[in-house]
Amino acid sequence: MTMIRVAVAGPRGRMGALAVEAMITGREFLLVGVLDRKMAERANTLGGSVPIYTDMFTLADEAKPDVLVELTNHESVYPNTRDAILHGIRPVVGTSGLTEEQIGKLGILSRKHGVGCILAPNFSIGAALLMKFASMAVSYMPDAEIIELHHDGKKDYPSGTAALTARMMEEASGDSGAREKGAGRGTDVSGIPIHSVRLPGLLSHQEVLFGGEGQLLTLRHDSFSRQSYVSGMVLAVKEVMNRDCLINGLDKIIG
Ligand SMILES: NC(=O)C1=CN([C@@H]2O[C@H](COP(=O)(O)OP(=O)(O)OC[C@H]3O[C@@H](n4cnc5c(N)ncnc54)[C@H](OP(=O)(O)O)[C@@H]3O)[C@@H](O)[C@H]2O)C=CC1
Ligand SMILES: O=C(O)C1=N[C@H](C(=O)O)C[C@H](O)C1
Repeated sequence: MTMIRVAVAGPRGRMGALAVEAMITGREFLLVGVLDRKMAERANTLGGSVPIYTDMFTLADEAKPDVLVELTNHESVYPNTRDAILHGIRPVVGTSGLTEEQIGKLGILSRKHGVGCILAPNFSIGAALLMKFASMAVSYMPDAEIIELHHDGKKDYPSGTAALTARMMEEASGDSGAREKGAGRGTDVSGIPIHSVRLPGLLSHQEVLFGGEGQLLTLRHDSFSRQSYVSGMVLAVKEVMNRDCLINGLDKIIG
């Protein structure tokens, strides 16, 4: 069996640590390095068993990963993903916060270099299904708003999951005009207001509410544990090896 050579960016983080563990324990994967910008704190992270790099050039040159699992933050994700593609490394991006413009640029770069790239702001199957169901519902009930609720350690808003849900809903309905009523409340993505809650005790939760004459449809997904992300992440790392362009959303690879 040919093993997939994987590197993880952001290995000290909540998600990065989970990715490191999944890539070490997965029989199909070989963790060949991690990308960490703080050398001083690295030794305790991986017990010195996996090489730690502070720049993409050296990582690419020495560790030669096939795939980079990107789990940093909204500021680092674009340069890391772009540089990975430029080095011929296929990114699997779990990090949220990429702008539409950045996603467009990455799509062009990915296609130009024939380097697959999967953006999955949420690796859980339940969230992917929620996005699909929301895209189906919006054609029938166009008045919709999103509430995303997360732990208080989450730095960015709106969540990547909520932003992708809104974009997929707009794509499915082909019209954001009907939703102008929501303007000024929450963060507007594709004409859909997104309300962001950050509180201790929460992990990751999302509701999409559709209002109609005398009725309300609520679609809700809850992640109660970060384990909910592992199988989707593993799937994306395998799947990106078969791709030569950018895929935006786990829902596009689960069939
Ligand atoms: N796709 C999914 O299913 C999920 C996605 N996420 C997303 O993943 C991202 C990470 O979340 P989480 O793990 O909770 O966040 P954390 O803050 O726990 O971890 C982020 C880590 O990235 C590091 N980091 C930042 N910039 C760089 C860089 N340039 N190079 C290397 N490391 C860097 C930070 O270290 P430092 O700043 O100290 O250098 C920190 O250790 C977020 O965008 C979150 O929204 C979260 C959960 C699920
Ligand atoms: O920061 C988090 O925790 C999460 N971030 C992702 C997002 O922004 O959607 C995925 C999940 O919601 C957890």
